[in-house]
Amino acid sequence: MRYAHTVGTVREAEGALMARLPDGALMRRAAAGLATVCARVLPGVYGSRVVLLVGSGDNGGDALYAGAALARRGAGVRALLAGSRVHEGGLAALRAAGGRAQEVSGADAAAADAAGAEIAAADLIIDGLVGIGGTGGLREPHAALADRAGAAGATVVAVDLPSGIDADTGAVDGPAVRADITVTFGTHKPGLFAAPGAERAGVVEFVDIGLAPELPEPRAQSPQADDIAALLPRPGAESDKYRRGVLAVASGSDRYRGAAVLCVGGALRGGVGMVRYVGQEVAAAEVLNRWPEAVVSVLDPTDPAGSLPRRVAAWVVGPGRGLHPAAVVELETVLGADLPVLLDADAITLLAKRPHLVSERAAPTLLTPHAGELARLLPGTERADIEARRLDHAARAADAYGCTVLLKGSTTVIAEPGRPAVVNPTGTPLLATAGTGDVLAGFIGALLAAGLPPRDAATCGAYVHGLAARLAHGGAAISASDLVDAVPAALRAVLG
Ligand SMILES: NC(=O)C1=CN([C@@H]2O[C@H](COP(=O)(O)OP(=O)(O)OC[C@H]3O[C@@H](n4cnc5c(N)ncnc54)[C@H](O)[C@@H]3O)[C@@H](O)[C@H]2O)[C@@H](O)CC1
Ligand SMILES: Nc1ncnc2c1ncn2[C@@H]1O[C@H](COP(=O)(O)OP(=O)(O)O)[C@@H](O)[C@H]1O
Ligand SMILES: [K+]
Repeated sequence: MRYAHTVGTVREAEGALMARLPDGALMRRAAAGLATVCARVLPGVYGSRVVLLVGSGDNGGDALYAGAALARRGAGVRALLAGSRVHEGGLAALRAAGGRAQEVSGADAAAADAAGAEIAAADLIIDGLVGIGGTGGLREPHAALADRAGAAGATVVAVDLPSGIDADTGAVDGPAVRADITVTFGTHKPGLFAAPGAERAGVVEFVDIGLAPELPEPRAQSPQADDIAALLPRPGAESDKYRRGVLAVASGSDRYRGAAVLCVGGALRGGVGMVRYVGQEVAAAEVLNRWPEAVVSVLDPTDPAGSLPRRVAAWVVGPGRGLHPAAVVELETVLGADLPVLLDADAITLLAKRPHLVSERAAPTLLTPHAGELARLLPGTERADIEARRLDHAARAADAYGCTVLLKGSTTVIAEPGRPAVVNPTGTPLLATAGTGDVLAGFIGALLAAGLPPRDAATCGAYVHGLAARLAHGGAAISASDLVDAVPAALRAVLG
């Protein structure tokens, strides 16, 4: 598991640790780890050209000390000083090691040109403009340096986080560095997990500076394959189809038959004991045709509540289901039962007008909106705000509805009241194709039916779903049906 803490908690933990250590010890640890990663990235340290982008805070200090270490090993190191101040100890160390420094002022065109030439000729650029002390997008002259670094051919290594991204949220509110590698210290930062910040971080390397004993509960966590393997249910010798869990699926309609077929497919690949599909006549026939192992029943339009399957362990409701009055009755009936329920797509749209159906519910509920659907659940919030600050808005919805929320999109985030957010690391834009959300709903539903709590079911579901998309065609485009077929390979990859 990777853990991430907010700026406030990192500062408190660093304060407590620094009080027990000699002056400058933490920065020395951080800079040593940074220099090690940089040395690994360079084909050879000796004779390489390294440019440091240095701001006025300790982030710049880290870059200067790491630059000094590289200079001692024979790199030609040039520091571009962007701030009004500079970390004096770091600058002295760089100079003592044979590195050079020059000031970059926004108003001085000649200095800017000279800096640009250094950046263009670099093999490696170390971004020490701002770290956790940053606020908003980069200001000048930092922004121009970030821009030039992006245009250069060199590998860009960000110190702690790419300058200009918001450490706590991942928001990018203006110019920011785009890194190939980010070397982060002590703990990850939430902004390194969630888009759009995460997209600018590249590969994230962690340097242990001994902070762990001082850190409280994380703000966010990002599961790795072993965490998922530990959570996934596995059938035992005594398993039978009822003990493995019976999932009821109310998805699709005669108009949207694909949502029925894909959602049931996702469920069947999730290792469910039995899927009981219920829906309109043509959709039901289509499900049976594609998935003969599903137990199918046809909805009675005059008695939608009475025709729902009984003796099931969990429900998935909503994908392609419609917004008509019978769908409302169905939703109310399902939520009235004391069973775990996953609500997706149309069920979320219906819920937005009837929030009490979930907020007053005691049994486990999982909502799986995309950003547009989450905006419906949080009146007054725009879709763009949600996409800019996914962690915050998923957490807000979880608190408002008193349930688990999986927010889909560029980064999938799972929030539950009082628990650290889970950020899925396997997502891929290959998933941005119609019907993949239906597969996800079915797959997670299977895990709910097997008895996993919603947060764990959602965590495993998002992880396996993203991995399946990557594995389906080795990175080439996929359809939602391909995704269903690739789930076993993803499960094999996780379970080993
Ligand atoms: N506190 C500690 O114990 C440790 C801190 N470390 C480093 O220290 C960093 C934090 O250092 P600081 O607190 O000095 O803060 P930073 O170095 O992150 O940034 C502060 C400076 O950046 C300027 N700034 C903020 N936003 C800006 C923007 N948008 N555009 C241009 N300039 C901007 C501020 O005016 C301020 O001068 C960490 O990210 C990490 O790299 C590491 O050395 C490990 C130990
Ligand atoms: N840019 C993206 N990067 C990663 N995953 C994405 C992206 N866009 C969409 N997805 C994923 O694709 C799936 C789409 O689901 P959804 O929006 O419900 O579509 P549909 O209703 O067509 O199935 C979700 O799992 C979502 O997280
Ligand atoms: K940085």
